Amino acid sequence: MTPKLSVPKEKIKFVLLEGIHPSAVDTLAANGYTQVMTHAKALAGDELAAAIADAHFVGIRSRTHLTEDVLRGAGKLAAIGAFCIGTNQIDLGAAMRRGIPVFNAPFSNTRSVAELVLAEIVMLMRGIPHKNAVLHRNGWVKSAAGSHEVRGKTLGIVGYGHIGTQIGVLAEQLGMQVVFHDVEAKLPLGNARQLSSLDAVLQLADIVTLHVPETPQTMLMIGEAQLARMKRGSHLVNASRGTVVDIDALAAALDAGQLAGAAIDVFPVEPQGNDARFESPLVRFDNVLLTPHIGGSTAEAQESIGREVAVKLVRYSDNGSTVSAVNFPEVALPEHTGRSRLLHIHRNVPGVMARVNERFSEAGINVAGQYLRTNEEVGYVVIDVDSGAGDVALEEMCSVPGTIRCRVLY
Ligand SMILES: NC(=O)C1=CN([C@@H]2O[C@H](COP(=O)(O)OP(=O)(O)OC[C@H]3O[C@@H](n4cnc5c(N)ncnc54)[C@H](O)[C@@H]3O)[C@@H](O)[C@H]2O)C=CC1
Ligand SMILES: O=C(O)CCC(=O)C(=O)O
Repeated sequence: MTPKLSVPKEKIKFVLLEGIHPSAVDTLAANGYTQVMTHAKALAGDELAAAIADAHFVGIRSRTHLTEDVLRGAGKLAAIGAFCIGTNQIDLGAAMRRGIPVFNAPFSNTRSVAELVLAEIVMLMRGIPHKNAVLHRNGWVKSAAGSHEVRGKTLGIVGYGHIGTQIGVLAEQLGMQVVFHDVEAKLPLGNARQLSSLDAVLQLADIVTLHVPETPQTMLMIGEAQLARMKRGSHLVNASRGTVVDIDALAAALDAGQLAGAAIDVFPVEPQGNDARFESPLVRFDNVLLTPHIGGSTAEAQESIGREVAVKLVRYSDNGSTVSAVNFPEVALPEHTGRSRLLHIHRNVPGVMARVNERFSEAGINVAGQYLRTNEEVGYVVIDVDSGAGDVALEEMCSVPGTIRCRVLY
């Protein structure tokens, strides 16, 4: 049966996992959404399925995996909020085909990641992780060996997007030369230079920092061969996704002295919460700065992300707007005061819109406004009708073959 999601506001259930900032709950409450369940940790398996079984909106960060199977069990789900930048933890295609838009916060934690990486660059170039570890064991290593100013050194940025460009600008303020690799042609900021290949960046840089999304193309993009191409004694920073680096190859490169150090914030497998145990082949290296995926974890970023993504969910729920959805046709909408608004998500096959309009015409429903956007697989149409006609129009619209999901906003 086609799910209809015409639920009174006070019954709409939000489930927020992974300790999403309270600014999200406050924003939802300020907009009349008070059914908000919060969990401090990521959930998986049966716990996740039970938590979201009757949720209309789910909010996660990077560690909750919303696979096709998980989505299948959440039949009432209208939209997903990724309270972070990365959306690789969500099966975006499966969500789209089920009529579920996904919203994220594409730049609220950008600066936090950039600041951390900049600090790590300085720490690595001075050999601080190793010195710090020795002193914690009552040792003393006052030495300039292997310790360098960053001024005049070359920083290689892989993935010159929001975070990569911010780091490039900040690094130049410290006197670094910036080179980068990106699959797209990018406007270089300051004196940065785009090189012709990943290898060219690896060969030239004193320190390489990774800022690509997790995709099939970036999976293990830094492995044994790439590490071997880096300058002997150079450093690697990874605050992108754990799957981008072959962690065993990195451990081997550190053992061999090919790399002088690394700063790693993200791991192929990360603990579900703060009470779980962290395991990694990197824990034995004093010269590796390990952080628990906190690149974006600052008070400023989390507060801002909480508000930003909650506002997007509220806007979709109240008004139907899908502006900035990462997996869905984007429709920007005016207010619908005095009208009922129907939201119809359908498979993008010929004839669906013709049938919707036919049904409305046969039922004598006057259409006051219609907004349609499609992508290759789904169509999203928003139709405003006279306020008395909402329920009849919903019945007509939901029974059109090809309908994935429909809803009325009164
Ligand atoms: N450690 C943490 O807490 C955080 C980690 N992240 C991670 O950082 C990633 C990057 O974030 P943004 O800079 O905001 O993303 P962005 O989308 O602005 O930039 C990514 C860049 O990578 C490029 N790219 C994609 N595939 C590539 C490939 N195969 N080779 C080279 N370049 C490629 C893109 O063209 C783009 O310019 C996110 O996807 C997320 O996984 C983001 C925020 C916090
Ligand atoms: O804060 C988080 O949980 C994840 C941050 C992150 O990796 C992202 O924004 O993509």
